Order: sequence, then structure tokens, then C-alpha cells
Amino acid sequence: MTESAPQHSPLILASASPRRRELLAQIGLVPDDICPAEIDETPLRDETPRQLAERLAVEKAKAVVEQKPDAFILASDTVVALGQRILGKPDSEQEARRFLTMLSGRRHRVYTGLCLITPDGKTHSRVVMTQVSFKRLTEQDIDTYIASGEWDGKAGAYAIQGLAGRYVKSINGSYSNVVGLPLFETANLLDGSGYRSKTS
Ligand SMILES: Cc1cn([C@H]2C[C@H](O)[C@@H](COP(=O)(O)OP(=O)(O)OP(=O)(O)O)O2)c(=O)[nH]c1=O
Repeated sequence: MTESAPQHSPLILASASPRRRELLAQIGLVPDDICPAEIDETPLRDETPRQLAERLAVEKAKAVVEQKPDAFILASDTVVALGQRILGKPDSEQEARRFLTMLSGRRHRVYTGLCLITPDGKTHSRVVMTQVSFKRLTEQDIDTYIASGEWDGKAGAYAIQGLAGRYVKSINGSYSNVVGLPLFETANLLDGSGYRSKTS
């Protein structure tokens, strides 16, 4: 009797972020479906940035699991932390300006929480941290950046993969983690959970 090939379970990306889709594609992973999760991202009282990133990633994955049983569901959440202060996505230009002023000339941390729910219903999660050092920003740097609009929808009000790349002196850790999906850890999580892509 010939052994049947292992069944391919679909991979669902629980994210509206085009960056996350592009990052996955970079390592040869194409989700079978994209299901953005709408959740409340407000930090809980006394929650650390690391705890917040992990909790939100788990909540995003769980928000999609009922729609997609028998699938691998991948979700993530990125937050910027200055000390224990959490900088999420700014809700206005003024807030973006405030965040950039806070980040100017300093080192901060970027946490991305990752969550994978496997077809057997188990939840696997982890958090990856990268340190990022910003140069001191002039008023003009901030004005130019605000005018670019690139701050919108980005944790900490900047995107390292865009114009803000010129403000980043150095990073310590994973670059893809800052952009929103740490590729090394994502691949490990999927490999370790038995996920087999259609092509592998
Ligand atoms: C710091 C930083 C964040 N970001 C982005 C990654 C995330 O998309 C966003 C943080 O918000 P998230 O809530 O993590 O993600 P999202 O709302 O964009 O998408 P979804 O919840 O549907 O997955 O900030 C960058 O693109 N570059 C950066 O350098």
C-alpha cells in the first residue's frame, strides 16, 4: 500500500498589514487566505510592552479561529517601547509628532508578539525584541516626516523600511521584527508546529 501524502492544512494570515504579507512572501510563504482581525488594542493597566504584544497577537489569532477551524492561523502585533512607556499606532498628527520627539536621539525597543494556532487548536506564542537607536531629530526632520504621512498606521509613528531609515543609527536584533514579522522566528514556529507549505 502506498502512503498518502500529508494533507496540506491552509495557512491563514490574521492581518490587514501588507508588510506582513510581503515579509511572509519573502521567505516563500503565501497564505491561503488573509483574515484581518478587529480587536481593541488598548493596553491593560500595568501591562508591559512585551505582555501587550503577546496578548494582542494571541487575541488577533483567536478572533479568526472560529471562521477558520482546521487551519494554521498566524497573527502578530508590534509595539514600540521607550522604557516602560508603550507607543502604539498614533491616532493623530500631533500624537505622531509627540512620539517622534520622544524617540529623537534615544534608543528604544520594538516588540513583536507572534501567535500561531494549529489545526489541533493549540496556541503557540512568543515575543521578539529589537533595539533601535535614533539620531537626534531636528524640527525639520520631524516636519518632513509628518508631511510624508508614513507615520500613519505604524507603531511608534515611524517605519524603518521607509524614509525613517535615514533616522536609524543602528539596530540590535532582527530587522524584520521591526517591520512587523520576525522572519527567523516565524519560520521556526511554523516548522516546529508541523506546518508544511504546498511547495515543501
Ligand atoms: C516600528 C515599525 C512598525 N511598523 C508597522 C508594523 C505594523 O503593521 C504596525 C503596528 O501595528 P499592528 O497593530 O502590529 O498591525 P496592523 O494594525 O498594521 O495590522 P494587523 O493588526 O491587521 O496585523 O506598525 C512598520 O511597518 N515599520 C516599523 O518600523
